[in-house]
Amino acid sequence: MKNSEYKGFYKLSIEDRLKEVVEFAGLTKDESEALSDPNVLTSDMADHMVENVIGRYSLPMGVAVNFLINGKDYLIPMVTEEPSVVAAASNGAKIARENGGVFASNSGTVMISQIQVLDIEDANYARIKVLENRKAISEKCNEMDPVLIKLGGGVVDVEAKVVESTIIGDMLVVHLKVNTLDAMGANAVNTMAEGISPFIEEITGGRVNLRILSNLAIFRLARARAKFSKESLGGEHVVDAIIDAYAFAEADPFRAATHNKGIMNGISAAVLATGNDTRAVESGAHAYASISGSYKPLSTWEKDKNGDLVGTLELPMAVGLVGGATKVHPQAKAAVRILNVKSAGELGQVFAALGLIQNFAAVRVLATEGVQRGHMGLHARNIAAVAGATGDALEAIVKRMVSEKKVRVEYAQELLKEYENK
Ligand SMILES: CC(C)(COP(=O)([O-])OP(=O)([O-])OC[C@H]1O[C@@H](n2cnc3c(N)ncnc32)[C@H](O)[C@@H]1OP(=O)([O-])[O-])[C@@H](O)C(=O)NCCC(=O)NCCSC(=O)C[C@@](C)(O)CC(=O)[O-]
Ligand SMILES: NC(=O)C1=CN([C@@H]2O[C@H](COP(=O)(O)OP(=O)(O)OC[C@H]3O[C@@H](n4cnc5c(N)ncnc54)[C@H](O)[C@@H]3O)[C@@H](O)[C@H]2O)C=CC1
Repeated sequence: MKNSEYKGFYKLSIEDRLKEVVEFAGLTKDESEALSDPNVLTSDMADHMVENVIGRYSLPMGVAVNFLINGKDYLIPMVTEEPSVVAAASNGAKIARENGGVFASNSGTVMISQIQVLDIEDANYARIKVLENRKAISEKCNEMDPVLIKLGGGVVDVEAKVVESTIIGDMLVVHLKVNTLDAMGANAVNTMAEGISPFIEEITGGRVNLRILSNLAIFRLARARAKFSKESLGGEHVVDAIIDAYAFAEADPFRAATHNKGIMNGISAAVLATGNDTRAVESGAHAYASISGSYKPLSTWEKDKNGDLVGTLELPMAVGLVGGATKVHPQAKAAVRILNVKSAGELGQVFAALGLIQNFAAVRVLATEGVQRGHMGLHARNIAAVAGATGDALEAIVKRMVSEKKVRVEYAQELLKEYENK
């Protein structure tokens, strides 16, 4: 049985950490080499991925340890520029683990593609005609993606709505609801929306303008929940402090934005590590946070009848295991292998679990000692490196800056001079 629980993983050398991950995930030599070689994405590959390529850009890949999700152990690869995010996730997962870990689920893998129809006088009448042709529209769309259909996906429904009184008047909007299975699905549903548009024009007598997926993927929600005993948090006062913090986010969009940023610290890093589209997930998350009409936290925090803390997270999760960069980028492929997920749904569940834990870790610290000790302690390494310190000098300078609570580049430079003149 694999176990993702580690004590002092961070104290190992980079090589030894990689060795542990290779063993945990049963990676091949090629996969292991891909993870440690920043040049594994060749210029040629890069040139095929995006346009006007002039080089390749590296970021650190860390791995969050200790995750137990639905009773299964996971190591979660995370690509981020921000110190303390991976440490916080590992720390939060360690505490969650003592309480049975995280439980995650998802609502399906259905994406929405929108077709905007203009120049219709009788939009309500046209809407009913579209719905009348639901079967024909579905069949024609499905013919456009035989691979998806063969695998069991395709159009599951067609909806239509009249969007009234826009700045150009009423418009008809058709929604194709497509099960894209293990694909994120943007290309798949956009192809359908473009292909079906002449038929929509024929039915409605209108003029189709936009044909594009919606990132507000409400039929592709990922959900997570976890319980933390008051003892594991250091007492009921900590539970209360976390709930007080949540109440602040619930009531104030300025705080909710930062609360949700903390959730996305984890999710975006793991989405990026797997070669998925970070903007698709982020736009979905923030739109979902605003779905009630005002911007809200994506998670909830409550106290149960025993005085323990219970948390939930729910957000759209348009991520895939095929398509986009997921099957092209060698490190993204290795990251998916580390996760050992069998479906896009499971991948989304892991991301939701990570988001919940990331939020928990940040808010727990914010509501108790404050974020600066942990975060700035790790950020100090960055600052010392920017000042030009390496090796023993870096370690000594980090220690001084943290103990004196003066984590600044000019102070690191001063300490470096002092160290060199010793
Ligand atoms: C930073 C910690 C974890 C220290 O926390 P600590 O209590 O000093 O850590 P510890 O030494 O007791 O270690 C506990 C566990 O944390 C992990 N851990 C501990 N240190 C490391 C490390 N160097 N590298 C990797 N993992 C580390 C590791 O799993 C370790 O277990 P062990 O292996 O010892 O059994 C804690 O202070 C923390 O969780 N802080 C939260 C930091 C955070 O959220 N950072 C995100 C950036 S700030 C932000 O953008 C978001 C925010 C905060 O604004 C969101 C919001 O407002 O809601
Ligand atoms: N607004 C947005 O978020 C937009 C995003 N994109 C980009 O679209 C890309 C993702 O599009 P996709 O349609 O996912 O990629 P894709 O078109 O490369 O792959 C999807 C296709 O793979 C095939 N397939 C094979 N095995 C499958 C399986 N097990 N499950 C499902 N399909 C399978 C199907 O034919 C399916 O249509 C990303 O790069 C994203 O950045 C593009 C336009 C807009």
